[in-house]
Amino acid sequence: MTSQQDNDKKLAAEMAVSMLRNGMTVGLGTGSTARFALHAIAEQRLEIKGVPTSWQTAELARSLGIPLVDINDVPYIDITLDGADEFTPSLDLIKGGGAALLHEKIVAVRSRQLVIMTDASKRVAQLGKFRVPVETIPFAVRYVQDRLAAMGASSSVRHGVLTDEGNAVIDADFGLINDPAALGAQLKAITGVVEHGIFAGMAALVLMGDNGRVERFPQVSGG
Ligand SMILES: O=C[C@H](O)[C@H](O)[C@H](O)COP(=O)(O)O
Repeated sequence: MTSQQDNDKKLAAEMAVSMLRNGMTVGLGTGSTARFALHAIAEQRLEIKGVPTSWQTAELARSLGIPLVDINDVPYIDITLDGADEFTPSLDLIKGGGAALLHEKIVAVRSRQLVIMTDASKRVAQLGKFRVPVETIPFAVRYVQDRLAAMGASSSVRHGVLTDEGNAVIDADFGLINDPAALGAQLKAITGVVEHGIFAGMAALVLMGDNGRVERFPQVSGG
């Protein structure tokens, strides 16, 4: 990780935080980029209520004095700010490098707007360089790996990692993914799979820091 990369993540996070308004319920993502957003929220003393996507994020929010609310106590989330492991300019994502994919996806589907913050290393023309995290009930790990192999993917279990729900994470290599939504549906249909890290068509906006400036996706012509 270069300091330029960190700087770009911070810039993207600060631009995302500029979209927040007092009174909003805000989904708080997980990972190094989301951390910059939490710090910016605290520094600007924004009066928001946060819905954390992991215990790490909840801990950080508490330590920064950001009030939290239980996802089951709110009817919806106004906006969620989160990172990604890969994104395409058509806004498909792979997430879950930090094993937070399940709670991140639940927070995302509960949100009116999902805003992704990244640096330029996350941008790809087609998803698949980053292996797809597949959150799996521990009892089903061997079966799920066999199903993944039948789908043509090599895979490995992330050792020593359990998700916030006590599940295992299998990282699956499908090579370049032609149809992320279709692959996601296939994965979801495997018994024992709880969730996968493909977020197809869920993001409203990606803010990508790149050498000191922020690029927006979808790109607006003439803007
Ligand atoms: O499970 C982790 C999340 O999906 C993260 O948002 C993702 O891994 C990106 O993290 P970072 O901002 O540290 O690259």
